[in-house]
Amino acid sequence: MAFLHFDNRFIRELPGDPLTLNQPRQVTAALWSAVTPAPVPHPQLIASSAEVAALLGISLDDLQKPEWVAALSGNRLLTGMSPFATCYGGHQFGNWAGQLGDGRAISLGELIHNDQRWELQLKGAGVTPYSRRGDGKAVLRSSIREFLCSEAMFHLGVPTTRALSLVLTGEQIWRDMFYDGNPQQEPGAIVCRVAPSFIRFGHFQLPAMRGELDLLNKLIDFTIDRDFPHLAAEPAEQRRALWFSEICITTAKLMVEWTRVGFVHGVMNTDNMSVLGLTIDYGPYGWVDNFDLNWTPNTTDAEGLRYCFGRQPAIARWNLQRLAEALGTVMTDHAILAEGLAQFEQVFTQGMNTMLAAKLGWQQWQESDVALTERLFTLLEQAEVDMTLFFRQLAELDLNAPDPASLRSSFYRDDLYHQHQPEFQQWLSDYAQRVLSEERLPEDRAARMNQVNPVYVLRNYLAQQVIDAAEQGDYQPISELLDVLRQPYTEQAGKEAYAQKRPDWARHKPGCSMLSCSS
Ligand SMILES: Nc1ncnc2c1ncn2[C@@H]1O[C@H](COP(=O)(O)OP(=O)(O)OP(=O)(O)O)[C@@H](O)[C@H]1O
Ligand SMILES: [Mg+2]
Repeated sequence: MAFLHFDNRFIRELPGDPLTLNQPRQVTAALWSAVTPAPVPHPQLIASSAEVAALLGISLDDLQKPEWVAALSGNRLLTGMSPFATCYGGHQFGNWAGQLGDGRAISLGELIHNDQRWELQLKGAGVTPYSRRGDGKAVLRSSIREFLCSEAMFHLGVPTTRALSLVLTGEQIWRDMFYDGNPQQEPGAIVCRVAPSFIRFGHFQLPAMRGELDLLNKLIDFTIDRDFPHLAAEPAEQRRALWFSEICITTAKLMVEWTRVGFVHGVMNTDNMSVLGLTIDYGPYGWVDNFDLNWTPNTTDAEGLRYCFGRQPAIARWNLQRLAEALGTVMTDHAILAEGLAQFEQVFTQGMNTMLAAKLGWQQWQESDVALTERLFTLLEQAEVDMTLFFRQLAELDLNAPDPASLRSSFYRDDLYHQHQPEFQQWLSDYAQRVLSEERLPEDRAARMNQVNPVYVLRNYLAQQVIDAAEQGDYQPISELLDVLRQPYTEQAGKEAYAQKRPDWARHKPGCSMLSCSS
């Protein structure tokens, strides 16, 4: 097995919890607690990501060896690993929730490979002082979803935490999937997540709320030093301002990217917001099938729609505001924080325009495009059109004879197709005119559009089919699906089944359109 170089800065440089008592409690004046992952009876590696293993300098052969499988399931520590759970708080559904923390995430350490730092974190490896009433575990269905979506997002080009491995623990755990008093036993599993940093907005919020300002200052300096090393050269008085601006900018870019691919996170609480602008915590997320800005996959949010597709950017901004308030307890020049927030607006608006122009095959965004795209969104929503299929088919539109019939297979309902056909005809004509006004060759347009409009996304029902197979003991479909998702922008021969709109049976099926936080 290759030598592993761990350099565990988080626990070396930041104050830790003096108690070792591993039971749910408030942890104050500390940012982490040393913990030991719970042993599991029969660890079995059922999927892994070759790309992430390569990032870490681990061969796939090594990963399958008993030492690594044991490490990825929490059964043993490899040399240099020093497990810990971190302390953070957060606003959940708009309300301050106090201490949350890594209730079922245990970091193993920070691995250095090719001068890059990668934290390895097990999700579902047992209780920590932050587990509150939970068991610290994760079930197979939610772990498959986390594993696949992390890697799918990466291949789509969306900033995200990664997933190295998916291990079945051999344990059965109780879950009440729909909170309806019908708990069932489900197979337990653990994903090993990988990211340069797992620091969240909530890590700063908690010490700020508690008035632990010394701790907050330490965390800010540490985060800048470790995770934003390019800011080291900046004059000390500007460093924090630039840092906050950067968080606002990367978060704005992330929102543009989620919109581009039709991803709905589902639980954008401040504890699920990465300071690096990565997508983090793949819980009750979902992918938009029929375009609908009001859609949320999360049943817990079905009434309030706080975290629905169209509201994500506004929520990101709201979350940044909460972060600014926390930082404002020690960064007393509040104008600087306001400037950062203003950057969010600017970068988001500009990013959306550029992204939409690219999706629609336009070279430049024009003021008049606002009305044209808004008309499109309304139509897609009213006529229930599949977002992913629509943009791929639009790339093939005959600009000299635009015809809604050429897009027909992206519609879910015949009646709505017929009802909206005249408006689509009009919109497509206006669109064609708009494209032709740029004098760009149609072939070039299609190729460019296809670089930003995926063919394959992790449709909710595709993930559910793989889960159903895995729960029957067949794990091969996980890797098969991941293989297709590795090249999401390229049509792959024989893989048509992965590029279909949601079948009727999946419209209201649990797991396919309705997801709870139970995981
Ligand atoms: N089964 C569980 N046992 C213990 N704590 C849990 C469990 N499920 C969730 N939590 C904790 O509840 C809080 C909110 O949960 P949330 O669903 O956002 O996170 P998560 O899915 O567990 O993990 P993460 O954000 O690390 O991906 C977090 O503090 C989390 O650690
Ligand atoms: Mg979370």
